[in-house]
Amino acid sequence: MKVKNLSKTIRQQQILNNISFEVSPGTITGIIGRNGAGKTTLLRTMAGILLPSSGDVFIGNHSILKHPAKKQTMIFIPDNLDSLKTYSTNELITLYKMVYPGFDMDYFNHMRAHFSLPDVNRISQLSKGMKALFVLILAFSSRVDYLLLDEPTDGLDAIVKRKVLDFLVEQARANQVAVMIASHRLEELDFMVDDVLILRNGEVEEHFAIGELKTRYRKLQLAFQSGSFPPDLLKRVTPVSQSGSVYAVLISAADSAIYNEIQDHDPVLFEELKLTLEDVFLARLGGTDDVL
Ligand SMILES: Nc1ncnc2c1ncn2[C@@H]1O[C@H](COP(=O)(O)OP(=O)(O)OP(=O)(O)O)[C@@H](O)[C@H]1O
Repeated sequence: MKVKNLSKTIRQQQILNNISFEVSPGTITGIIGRNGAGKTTLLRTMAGILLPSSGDVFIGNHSILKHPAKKQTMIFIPDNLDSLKTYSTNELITLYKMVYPGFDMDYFNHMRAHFSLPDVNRISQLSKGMKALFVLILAFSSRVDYLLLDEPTDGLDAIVKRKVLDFLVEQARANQVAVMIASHRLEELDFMVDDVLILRNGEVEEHFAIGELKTRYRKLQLAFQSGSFPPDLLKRVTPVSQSGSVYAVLISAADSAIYNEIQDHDPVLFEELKLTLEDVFLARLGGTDDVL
């Protein structure tokens, strides 16, 4: 799937601005950004629920604007499943079978039994966690190529959350489904995504493979005799946290000079820490004012 120069204006407000990126089969892309950055609007526009103001989404070489049938290759699952509550489970299954001709009923029954989902009459009788699993199973049963998920683990307990995420990762890989997940739960994305798209004010701030992270940044935990951070170094690091006189900062992995200069200041604590997606989020979107 190729998203090309996608922009969306709603009531004279530019929500998305010239967004372009690609996703490959079987990969999971995390879409992250601060509240209001445009994550949901991007997913809804990609899914063809909202019309773009300009730009387009291509499945292979086919524009979804010119070939609306291509929308059948994707499913968007919103963060709030309340809209399903009036359906009976059978109505929903019938609906999915109608919309997605490749719907695999055997797979659906197998997964429903595997997760011991109760055979209830109405969707509203399922708990939040069961509902989340139910719609994911429906989505994978539909044999679509793209799954667009908005905050899929909102409100789930830790055990159900793990079940949902493990299922998602396993099935995306096994069925070569490209998954895009908008989420604020960076610690969850950290272990499951292949790519990360950072949105800032409706624009792509960065798009990178998670494996590249370590080649870009290093995270250091530091404390100095003076108790404060040497001002001459401050401009060259990106602070991510401070607790008393202990600082965590990111440095560019390419900048070996700063690594040596920090050591020249004789820090009383100098430790390299594991870099997380949250660190990169804070570094790219937090601004230094938030920390130091
Ligand atoms: N229907 C709408 N009418 C007017 N403004 C809208 C509409 N939908 C979204 N917006 C605005 O677009 C911007 C992006 O909203 P969106 O929900 O896409 O962001 P988000 O990144 O998903 O946010 P969050 O993380 O809080 O869910 C916000 O400023 C929001 O107020």
